[in-house]
Amino acid sequence: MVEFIRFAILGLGTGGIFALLALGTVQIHRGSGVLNFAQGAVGMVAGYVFWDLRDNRGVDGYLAMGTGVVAAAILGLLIYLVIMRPLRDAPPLTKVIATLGVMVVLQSSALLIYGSDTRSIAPTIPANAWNIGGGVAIGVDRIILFSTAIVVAVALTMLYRFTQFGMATEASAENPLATAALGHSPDRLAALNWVLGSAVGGLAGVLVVQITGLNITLLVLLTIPSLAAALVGRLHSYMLTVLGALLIGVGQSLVTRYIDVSGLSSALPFIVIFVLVLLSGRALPTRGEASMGLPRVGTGRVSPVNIVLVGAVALILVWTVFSSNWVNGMINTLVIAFVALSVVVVTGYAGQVSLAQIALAGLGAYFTGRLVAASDWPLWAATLAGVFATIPVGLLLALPALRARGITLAVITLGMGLVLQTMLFENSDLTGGITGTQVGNPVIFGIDVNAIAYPERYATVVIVLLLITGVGVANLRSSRVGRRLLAVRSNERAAAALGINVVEAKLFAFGIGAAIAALGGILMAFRGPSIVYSDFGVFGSVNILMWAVIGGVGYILGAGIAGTLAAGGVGAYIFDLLGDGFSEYVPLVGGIVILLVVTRLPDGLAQPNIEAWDLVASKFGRNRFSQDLPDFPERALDRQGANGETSQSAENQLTVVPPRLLKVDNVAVRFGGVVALNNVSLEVRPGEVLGLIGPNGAGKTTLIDAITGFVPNVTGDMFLDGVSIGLRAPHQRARLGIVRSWQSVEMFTHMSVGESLRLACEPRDRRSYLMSMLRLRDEPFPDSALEVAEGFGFADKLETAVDELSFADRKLLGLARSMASSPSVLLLDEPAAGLDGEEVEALRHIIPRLAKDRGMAVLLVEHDVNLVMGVSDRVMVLDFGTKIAEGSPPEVSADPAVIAAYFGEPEHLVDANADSGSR
Ligand SMILES: Nc1ncnc2c1ncn2[C@@H]1O[C@H](COP(=O)(O)OP(=O)(O)OP(=O)(O)O)[C@@H](O)[C@H]1O
Repeated sequence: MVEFIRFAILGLGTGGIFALLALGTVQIHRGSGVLNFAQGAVGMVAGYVFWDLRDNRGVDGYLAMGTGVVAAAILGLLIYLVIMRPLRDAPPLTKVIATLGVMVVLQSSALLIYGSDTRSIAPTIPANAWNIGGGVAIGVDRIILFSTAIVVAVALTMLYRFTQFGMATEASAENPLATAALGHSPDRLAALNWVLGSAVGGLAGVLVVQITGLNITLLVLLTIPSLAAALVGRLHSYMLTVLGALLIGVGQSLVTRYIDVSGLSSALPFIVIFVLVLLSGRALPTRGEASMGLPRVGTGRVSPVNIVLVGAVALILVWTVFSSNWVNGMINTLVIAFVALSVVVVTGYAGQVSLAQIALAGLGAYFTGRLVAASDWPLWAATLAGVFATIPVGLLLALPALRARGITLAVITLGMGLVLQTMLFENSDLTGGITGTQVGNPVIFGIDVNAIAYPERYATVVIVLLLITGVGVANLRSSRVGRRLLAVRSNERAAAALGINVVEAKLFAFGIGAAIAALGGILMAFRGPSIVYSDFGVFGSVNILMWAVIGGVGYILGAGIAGTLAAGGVGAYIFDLLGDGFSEYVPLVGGIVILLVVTRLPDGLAQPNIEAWDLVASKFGRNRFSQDLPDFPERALDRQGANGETSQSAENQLTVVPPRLLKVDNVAVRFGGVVALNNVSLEVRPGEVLGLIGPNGAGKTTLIDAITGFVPNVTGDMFLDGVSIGLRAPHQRARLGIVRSWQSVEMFTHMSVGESLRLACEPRDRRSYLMSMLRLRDEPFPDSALEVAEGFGFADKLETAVDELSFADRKLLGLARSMASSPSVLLLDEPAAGLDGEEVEALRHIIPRLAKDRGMAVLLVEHDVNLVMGVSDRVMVLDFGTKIAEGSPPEVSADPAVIAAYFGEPEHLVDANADSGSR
């Protein structure tokens, strides 16, 4: 028992360190929305300032500690002013990458100045043991750490609850514009929070170095468990953060003492977070939840000529131009490019930030290495087994991605990388003991390709495999599955509403990403006769994500650029040409470059290169993109045309949908105390338009959300042709033929108009996942996409990026998208909002035709009463979630309850009545 208490108390000290770092992280996040991965590095700087002042310049210990804290605060201010302020409106991924860049710059600068050795230093704070009775003694330094964390947490809680500054920060996080209008500068508030948060991190730094000594990597790595603690506090609550940190600290200490599993203590926080996220996360984001926002992606269309050209140049360089040293640099570049390709799939295409790709690479290397070294498997078989064995782990990693997104996922994957590092790669019992994993010389088709004796042979193997994989990834991008991934990355809700199974798409991306990373890892590992597991540590994953972002995380070429930047890669060799030893500066330069790139070229370096290449290619009359789009502008229906005189060709093509009856039976939805829907029942029949009107907040959108499966806790039931759909997921309901549009503009960014429409009506088959990396044939542009493109006047805009469309066009594209799949039941949520008179007129023509000519059952939610009364067969009215009227447009218009709740004065209805009467 004494032992137990002693270790638990020891853990409180460690927990105190995590807590202090985490408190600063939470504060910065609350004040500026940024999750600072550089918090440990800032603490490290404070620790070094303290040590340098005290031990090298004779400054008093406590004064030196104070100065360390001030230095951290100033550093925080600089980070904010120079890097984070310009990135204020950047997507969260960019901010994450920027703080990782800061971490790398601080870490590599410190390593260049002080080296990597641990320096133990005499403590300034009292370090004597204090006997608390029962034979238990605890270090006073631990008590100081623990109590400092509590005091800081209480102080921060009070600061945010009771001071002008704290309340203004909270308000600013909710609504920066309103806060600015009240005279508080959101900019100044964010800067102050960075100063304070960094000072708290600095405090952690000056205290912790007195216990652990000065070790740069160790101090930087403290960020990881502290981020886990911050997640326990949901990046908001100081007290929960401290509690989380203390539990993690105590848990780690006890695990170290009582459970003899190597690395388990460092893995503990992430196992806990992993489980927490699985239990508490949400499968789909809620209404209005911001999406991650990611850099641009390429089209995935690569010309075979270019592939042959790149391969030929690489082989000529390797076999005739490069010395073996440079060939080695080339190999290093290419293997990292390989792993970076997996980042392109997972982060670039699917939008899931994974900081564990190098760890997965290491896992592939581990499996294959052990099979070769311990079981004498032939290399090809071991490689296949290694790749396939890594896929389930990639899928495991995808589990949190199914419930969490954005920065939470970044932290979890980083933690998973750490788990693999500490529990597997650093555990010599598992990696082959003292001798490690001896894989000997790789032999392929009877040819010895070992990279030491025959670097050009090994390079050839890597070039061939990389080209094949690169083409596969490009095919994936331009395939049906690629479009699904892009849809999921930019808007999970809208993707699910089109019948895309978001879970399946994410699992696929992580699975394929794991396979590619594993193959890359195997190629990394077999460069030498013995596997170097230190290549697969967490910093490797951080670096590779950074390099991929610098290169362009949405582009195949971006992966190539990433490889060039890698330590030991061609970039380092070019650097060495500048002078001996210059390559040492590569990590530092890489960190600085990432900061420049994220602030100036957020889509990475690949994109301007591709544009330049296209320009050159077009000068020679070559169009890189072979279009598989239809050639039909002359048949296009322009907007005026939609107003009545439809072109004959478009009329003739209208596809009639299978008729289905939607029945909603006593549906109720509550949000806390708000009753958004109160036992509403309705029927929408094939071939009719049911208008749904009601004041703001009446529950109209909630009804559409409930029918399409986007709100939890719905009571009552819904039936499609008599079959209950109440328990089905949103994508399943969409596949049954219930499709919705959105009140707001919910686009799939970085797609063209043609791709968006094509995506909407493609089959959601699973077989496509298997075939996605093989381009067997170009699929023709689907007829139903063609039909809506013509109907909405997008025929000549199919190549236009959706991001370049006007607001009205985006809104219309959203409508076109929902119609493209020819749903049996179409739920339109305020389609006319934001459209001009002419466009509304077009809708007045299109909506009844969907019902009458195509047989859809249409539910139309709209505030434009004239439109509703003009196109609806029946109208239903909601007020405070309750149905107050239902009937023909004239009946509803004359209903006194409706007039009282919604219309106000009856004269507002003169037009509507006239309109509906004339139909
Ligand atoms: N996710 C949510 N959490 C809490 N309350 C919600 C949520 N979604 C909707 N509500 C509440 O439910 C009620 C119905 O909202 P809903 O958006 O469905 O109304 P609406 O009729 O579509 O309004 P509008 O015409 O303004 O779009 C409102 O009081 C709204 O504040």
